[in-house]
Amino acid sequence: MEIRYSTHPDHAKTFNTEEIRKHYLIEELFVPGEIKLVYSMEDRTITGGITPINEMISLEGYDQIKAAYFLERREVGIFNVGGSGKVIVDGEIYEMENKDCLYVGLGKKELLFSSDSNENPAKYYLFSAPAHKEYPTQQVAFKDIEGERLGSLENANDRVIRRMIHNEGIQSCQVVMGMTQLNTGSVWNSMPTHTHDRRMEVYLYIELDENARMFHMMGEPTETRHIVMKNEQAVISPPWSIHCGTATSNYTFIWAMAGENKTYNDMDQVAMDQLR
Ligand SMILES: O=C(O)C(=O)C[C@H](O)C(=O)CO
Ligand SMILES: [Zn+2]
Repeated sequence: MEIRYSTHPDHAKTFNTEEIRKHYLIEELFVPGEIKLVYSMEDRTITGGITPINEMISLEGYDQIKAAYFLERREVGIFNVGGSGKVIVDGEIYEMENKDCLYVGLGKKELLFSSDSNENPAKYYLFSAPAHKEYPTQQVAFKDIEGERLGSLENANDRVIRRMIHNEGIQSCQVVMGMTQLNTGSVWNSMPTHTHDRRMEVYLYIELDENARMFHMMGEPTETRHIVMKNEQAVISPPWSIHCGTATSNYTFIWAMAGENKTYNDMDQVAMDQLR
């Protein structure tokens, strides 16, 4: 498990391109047959990818979290961004189609991940945070969430947001997760932009063409920087940072938050004339 430390906004202002990428960008999450995990000191979250090939992969405890099993003191939200597969939670089988979401709470001991085919393997995206209470394991199929239309084609941000793990959906201690899909011709996400000092956030960009690139914006509103990203890469946003972006084609992204509270709408909007 890779460790990323928290960064102070004054320090972040001094980062060159390589440094900003090293601290915030998660370049590779889905490696066939492997588990990739990144522990961030921002709200002690773990962002990861599991891509089972040939055999099941078991998610276990790690020395870095001094846990006998992964969910000993944590909860996890899981999205499948690949082909169909199965997640087995303490013997209970959950069929996971593309974009389906599963929440597994504190205390579950055995977590097994499999793909239905090696040609089109499942790709499980994980986001985990410390938990103080056990909430039931719950699954939601992508097709069963209607979504809410945001933005407009005129502003190149016509998109549909689906909230899966949140106050009015799957219950959790800290984790809030959902998926936003940009419609054809729209490229801007999360604009006007915002911060939420109470929660960190991670964006995983998916369904971006191979040769397309995402220009993800971050930093304090008056000190913005960008990171150029490819498909299936994730980016850590510290609580003080804006997080929004534009790409050279449309795409989908999974947003995941953890921190002080789970109130989705309590974000602090940034006025356009504040941005620098
Ligand atoms: O399209 C959007 O706007 C988003 O999906 C915004 C994220 O959900 C977010 O940043 C929540 O804080
Ligand atoms: Zn946000």
